[in-house]
Amino acid sequence: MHLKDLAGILPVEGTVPPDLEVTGISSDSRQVRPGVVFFALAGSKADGSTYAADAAGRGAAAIVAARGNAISGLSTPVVAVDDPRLALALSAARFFGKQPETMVAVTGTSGKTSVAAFTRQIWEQAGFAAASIGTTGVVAPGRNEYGSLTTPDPVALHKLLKELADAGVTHASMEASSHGLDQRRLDGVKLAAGGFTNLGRDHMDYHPTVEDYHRAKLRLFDTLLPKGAPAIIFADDPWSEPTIKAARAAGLKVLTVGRHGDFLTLKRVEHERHRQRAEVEVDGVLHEIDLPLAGDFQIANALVSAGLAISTGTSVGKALAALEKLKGAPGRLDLVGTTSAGAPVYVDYAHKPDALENVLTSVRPFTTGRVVVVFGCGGDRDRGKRPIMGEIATRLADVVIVTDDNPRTEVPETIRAAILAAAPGAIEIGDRRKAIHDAVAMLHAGDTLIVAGKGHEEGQTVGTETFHFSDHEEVREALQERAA
Ligand SMILES: CC(=O)N[C@H]1[C@@H](OP(=O)(O)OP(=O)(O)OC[C@H]2O[C@@H](n3ccc(=O)[nH]c3=O)[C@H](O)[C@@H]2O)O[C@H](CO)[C@@H](O)[C@@H]1O[C@H](C)C(=O)N[C@@H](C)C(=O)N[C@H](CCC(=O)O)C(=O)O
Ligand SMILES: Nc1ncnc2c1ncn2[C@@H]1O[C@H](COP(=O)(O)OP(=O)(O)OP(=O)(O)O)[C@@H](O)[C@H]1O
Ligand SMILES: N[C@H](CCC[C@H](N)C(=O)O)C(=O)O
Ligand SMILES: [Mg+2]
Repeated sequence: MHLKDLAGILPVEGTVPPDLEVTGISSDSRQVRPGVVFFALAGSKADGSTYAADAAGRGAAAIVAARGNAISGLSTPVVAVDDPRLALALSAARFFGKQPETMVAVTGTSGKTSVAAFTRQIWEQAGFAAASIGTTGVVAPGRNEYGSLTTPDPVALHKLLKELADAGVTHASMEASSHGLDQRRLDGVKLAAGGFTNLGRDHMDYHPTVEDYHRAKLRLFDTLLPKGAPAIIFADDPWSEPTIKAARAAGLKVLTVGRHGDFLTLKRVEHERHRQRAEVEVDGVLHEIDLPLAGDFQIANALVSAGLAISTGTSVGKALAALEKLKGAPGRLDLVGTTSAGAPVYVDYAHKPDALENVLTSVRPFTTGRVVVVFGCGGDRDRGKRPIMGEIATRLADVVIVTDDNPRTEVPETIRAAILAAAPGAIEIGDRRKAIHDAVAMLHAGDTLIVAGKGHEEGQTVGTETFHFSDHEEVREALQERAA
């Protein structure tokens, strides 16, 4: 590719030779090789323009930086743009040049990973080669890889989308995190539809207010989706209304789902412990759906997923039939086993207040004994959520065990103390392994144990080191010990 092929994205006239050969693009100077265009981004820790000389020294073809940047004295051409992150996303899309034909993105505080996984499964059942991209990684035909970010950065994302398209994937669902939306990571993706699940407290270390957080989420609807594209919005959340309003104002085709939904209307639900039977009305016709998943919230996720699939061409019959075969995303109210007395043990990814509230509420109707919860809060993340989660656990569980969950560079005792301050009577066991083993050991018939916060994760980050740790493995081991 030549620099001129990025015309319309980068102002390449004048100072920059348009026939300059471009071999790649990067926002990390350490990855720059000869011919790579380096995008200098202002980040949360560093300002990329301070690495312009480093990139130039490694043979960068050109440097793209914010207008008014302080880069000077380099022989490498500097291209000034208004929004370097947007320029990076659009350039990455142009450079890699290919993506699955039908792509959808879902946003919301909770349920994104589940919706992305369910939408992929519906498409698979309908006979499409489909992929999902998000917190738990990339799943596609012949591919199942662990991921690190919920929404990958634009260069990694478009490289991946090209690989998927080259491998014959025609349909892909992806998670749109608020960081991803705010940082323009998805701006180069051609989206066919978007979904919204709910909004609660999250990432208050990054977004100054919940309104700012909501505004970041709204970018999916008011900026990224083309006019007329379907927006599938869960209708029963306190933030549904402003989201619907914004999507309508942006000229999208708003399709709501849920009890208050008019596209897929939830008429009735009967919960069982590990499954639920729902009645959903579509176009005046009632459909009975036997959803093989625990947790009230999974109905919401299933409806948003069905809405995304139907609005992008899957038939109503095929989409609803596929719901009966859904498998939960790994670590989302995931039944790992039961004690010999029949007490179930679930691993769940609830690491924010609303999610914890939902998961504890979901298991209560099937618990004749006690609800026991083991959880902690991550270090170097939103501190405000700690007492909130302590209060929720104390209100909704009978036994609360406060433990560590990725303390990172914070002092673990301090994190636990902040939770315990709002959790009178809670038991403190810092060592997560011991906390899980003790919790399993105390279960009687009729009890339910929820190990929350890590879900699919396979590590515990203490300081800057990550040790192998899996809630699934610990629960299995503890159940075996008890059975022995
Ligand atoms: C706070 C945040 O979102 N940071 C992300 C962001 O980094 P940043 O732009 O702030 O980077 P920075 O460290 O300040 O550096 C600025 C620039 O200098 C460059 N640099 C730096 C050093 C050097 O030697 N040379 C160089 O060029 C960096 O590559 C960067 O472009 O952009 C990077 C590239 O896309 C991301 O990897 C990085 O994610 C960090 C690792 C992270 O932890 N992000 C989390 C909070 C996140 O994004 N989470 C969301 C939501 C999770 C969920 O709720 O599901 C997600 O989508 O995963
Ligand atoms: N629709 C929902 N409403 C409320 N809580 C939910 C919903 N879906 C999932 N949860 C809870 O949130 C947890 C995370 O679910 P999921 O991974 O699907 O969401 P996410 O939006 O991808 O979260 P993250 O941003 O952490 O990756 C689940 O383990 C469950 O406790
Ligand atoms: N994407 C989230 C995941 C948090 C999971 C929890 N286990 C924690 O470490 O706080 C984050 O990095 O903030
Ligand atoms: Mg996720």
